[in-house]
Amino acid sequence: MTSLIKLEIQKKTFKKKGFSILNDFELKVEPGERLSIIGESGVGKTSLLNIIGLLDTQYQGSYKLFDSSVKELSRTKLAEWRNQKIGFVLQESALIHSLTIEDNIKLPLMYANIEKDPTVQDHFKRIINKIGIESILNKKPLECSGGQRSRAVFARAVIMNPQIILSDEPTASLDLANKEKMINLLFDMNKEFNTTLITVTHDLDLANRHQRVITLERNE
Ligand SMILES: Nc1ncnc2c1ncn2[C@@H]1O[C@H](COP(=O)(O)OP(=O)(O)OP(=O)(O)O)[C@@H](O)[C@H]1O
Repeated sequence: MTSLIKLEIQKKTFKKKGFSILNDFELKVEPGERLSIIGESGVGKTSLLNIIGLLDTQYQGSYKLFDSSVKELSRTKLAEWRNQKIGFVLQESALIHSLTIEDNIKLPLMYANIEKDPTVQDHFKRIINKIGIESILNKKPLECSGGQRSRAVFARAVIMNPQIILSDEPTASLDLANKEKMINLLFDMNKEFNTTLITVTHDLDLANRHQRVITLERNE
């Protein structure tokens, strides 16, 4: 079977910084896997998510995603895949404050120009219902609670039914009840659609609920 993700990084360096991260780092991920990434602060977890999520292509090494070599993809293709195949669950602050929750969630549909498609409308209703945020659709993010905003970020991440969900500290700002809701939503997507989950976290309890845990080590 071909891996969904096949990453072989020699190193990632930043301009003006005298060090590199992700030295000789290799990762293979299969479709439907639940993987978590842990490691001390500054080791490169978010940088790795940015590479996997096609936000960063500036590193030494190769990356095959869906059997295509990422470095050979055009900028348009990269943007299309980021929008359609990958869902990013970032901190709640990733919402646009001037838009309603509904418009925030529908942004990926608008980028793909499919927001009027009837099947898409059905999917939108289903996701909203599953996540339980019907009552806040007309509100602006700052009129919502932190837990509601997190669920809206999640809804936006899954509205395109992505094959991969990348989460960066998805439960960091949530209380216990909302944390459980968020974890259930993530794992439900995995169960129902075989969505691959890659979760960066400092929370060992959350990490250990994944099938596989990778610890990033600091390179000397
Ligand atoms: N755009 C950038 N320019 C320069 N250095 C950067 C940039 N992004 C990250 N770094 C550096 O790369 C290293 C890894 O950062 P990264 O955010 O990936 O770590 P992390 O493991 O996610 O940390 P944390 O757990 O604190 O979020 C850090 O030393 C950071 O300062």
